[in-house]
Amino acid sequence: MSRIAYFGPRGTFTEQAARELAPGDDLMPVETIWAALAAVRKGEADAACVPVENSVEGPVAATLDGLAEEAPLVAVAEALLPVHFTVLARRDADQVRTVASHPHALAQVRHWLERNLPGAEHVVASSTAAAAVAVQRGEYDAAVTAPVAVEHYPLRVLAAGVADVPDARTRFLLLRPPGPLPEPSGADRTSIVAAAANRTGALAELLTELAMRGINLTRLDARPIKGNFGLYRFFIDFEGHVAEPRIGDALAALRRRCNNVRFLGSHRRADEVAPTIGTGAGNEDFVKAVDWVAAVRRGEQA
Ligand SMILES: O=C(O)C(=O)C[C@]1(C(=O)O)C=C[C@@H](O)C=C1
Repeated sequence: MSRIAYFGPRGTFTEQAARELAPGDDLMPVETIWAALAAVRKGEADAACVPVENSVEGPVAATLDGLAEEAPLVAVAEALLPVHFTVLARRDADQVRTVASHPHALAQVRHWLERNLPGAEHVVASSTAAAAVAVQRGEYDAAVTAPVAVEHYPLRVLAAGVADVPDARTRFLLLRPPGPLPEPSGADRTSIVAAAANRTGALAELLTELAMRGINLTRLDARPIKGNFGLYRFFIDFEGHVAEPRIGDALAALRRRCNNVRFLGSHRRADEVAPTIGTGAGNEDFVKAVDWVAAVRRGEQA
């Protein structure tokens, strides 16, 4: 049985994702995303489960920064959870004056709160479950939580299935130290982080390497490189698996273009969307082209 550190405390959306990604494993809640990644780096856990992006609020900065810095970790699986919130209140609160949650959660229920709890003060907590813990301690009146939180915290359910954007989703990663990669499934995602040079066209050149090979991007985020004002790292997710010739060829080109590129994993997509591959951009096209060059070099073909 593996030990999985996840962004807790108990009752977060990340716990729901960890249950899905590592059923039957030993789940270990930790207080921050950094702590989950550190637990794996220190060998206290075999893997970490953390959120990486939300369809309403965008990237989870702590995860992106945590993957670019310190010892490398590689994503081996992902989960995509619909994000519908449960609002929990103190059993003895006759009126809700304060409502706490993770900033991503508050942003996703802003309209619901305005309509249903007008005048309540919004308070930021480190996670949705940390907000439930604070409500239980009597620090706030209500918390916007994941549905799983009701299993852990005996609070009053004010509302369930709350979401301003009905199809909001968050994507979570299961991260391990570098090791054997998952097999390609035919519907995979590869992630890298690269620091492009600070000159005209540097980012366009990186993206062109992917575009020329017919590789579709699924995400592009920039994060500042701390201590270097105006310099950025680019997090690039694209369709395909590093084991495929077309993706290997693209990664080699990115490695040539920038010294500072880190591989963040190739794994099956949770939505199982297969890549669209244009004419001349399939794996067999890449293999045949390499074979042809080899034959030319041997003097067997012209
Ligand atoms: O606080 C939690 O429950 C989390 O798992 C974090 C998190 C996030 O980082 O976006 C996950 C899903 C929701 O979008 C709200 C919060």
